[in-house]
Amino acid sequence: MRLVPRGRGSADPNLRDRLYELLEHDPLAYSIGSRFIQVIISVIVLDVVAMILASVPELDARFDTLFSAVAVLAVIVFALEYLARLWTVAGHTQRNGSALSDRLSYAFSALGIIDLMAFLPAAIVLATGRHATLAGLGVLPFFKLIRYSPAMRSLLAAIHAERRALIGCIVILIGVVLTFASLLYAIERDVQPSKLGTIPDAMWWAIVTLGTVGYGDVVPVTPLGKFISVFAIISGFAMIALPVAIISTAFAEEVRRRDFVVTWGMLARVPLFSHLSAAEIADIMRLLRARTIEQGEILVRRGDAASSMYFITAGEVEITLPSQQVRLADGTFFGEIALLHKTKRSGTVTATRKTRLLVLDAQDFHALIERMPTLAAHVHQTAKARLEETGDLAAAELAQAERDDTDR
Ligand SMILES: Nc1ncnc2c1ncn2[C@@H]1O[C@@H]2COP(=O)(O)O[C@H]2[C@H]1O
Repeated sequence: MRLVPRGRGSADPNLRDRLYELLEHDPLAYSIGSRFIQVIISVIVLDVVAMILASVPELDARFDTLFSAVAVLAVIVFALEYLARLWTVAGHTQRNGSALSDRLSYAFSALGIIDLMAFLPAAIVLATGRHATLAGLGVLPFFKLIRYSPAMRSLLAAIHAERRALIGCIVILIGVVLTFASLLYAIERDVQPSKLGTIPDAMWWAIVTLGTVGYGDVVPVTPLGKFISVFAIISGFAMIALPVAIISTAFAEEVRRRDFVVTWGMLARVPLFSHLSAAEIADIMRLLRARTIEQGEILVRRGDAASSMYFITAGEVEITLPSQQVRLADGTFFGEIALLHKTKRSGTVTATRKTRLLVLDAQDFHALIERMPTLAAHVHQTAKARLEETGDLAAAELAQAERDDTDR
């Protein structure tokens, strides 16, 4: 089995500049590469874990120097990252904005504030020597993961998309809390003045009961109070179920949608597109669909009729040809031979692991290679080399010539 070298997995630098002509993205990720981003994620995790452990007095006493070293390292890394972002963001956030306005718009964006808060309070605490406060700040860097975690972004997007329904739930919840709190206050304020003597006290009981938590610090003692509590408990299930159902449905929908959205990041992983202009990339982007296939899934079978070609943005496939097996990794493409020569599939393509693909339908493929000669030449060249390698070139050319004759 032969392993075809990986395509340039990370973004091509020439393509990067053109991408940013049209896209607000993460310039830092493209400028310094995904390795650096992995380092930042590791430091976030290390810092959060160290700060959590530092809040345990016995551990803090034992590993004080280690925890302080992690805090200092995190402050340095996050501060450098912040400065690098301020530097690289110029020219990317606003199409016609000055470098200063781009930097200011990053600094005052939600992500900019999160990036700043990840190190500034910790730096001040370290500088003033109030070490004990450090542990309480451990949660701040965690929010930086929003930028790097697609799942977190999907969850925030789901909450944002359903904000009206969720606000509706909160309004209903407030109404129900007030109703039950007023009822229990009226029934038990004289029996338990210390626990239910005010409406706010009764609201605490209502929230704990409706939230299905039930601390048990305030419990009704009269038969009528208990009777009302039964309804509060049952209403609590509905109160919890409603927002949970709204968020989980929206979250599932968001994750499903992400799977079908073609992003610039995906295109940037395919070197074939690196010589294209921003306008051409935008053109192609409209034609591509994203698809994920699981390990072991067969996408294309030898001898089948062809309807699309594929670009691998992440993962790997194995092509089983009559004489050999070939593996293609991210950045490469397949399925072009049958489309170009109007033949059946020359091999069977199976995913060796979970693989993300961009799919280009046959009709769009033909329109595209007519419009983009450089892209066409590259695809032709690759197909020719592959056919030569498997010894199928002559047969493919003969079949095509026959078909061209019939078409004429
Ligand atoms: N020798 C090869 N090396 C790499 N890929 C190949 C080779 N032969 C065929 N393929 C790919 O496997 C695909 C199977 O479907 P197609 O014939 O449409 O297009 C084929 C090529 O994209």
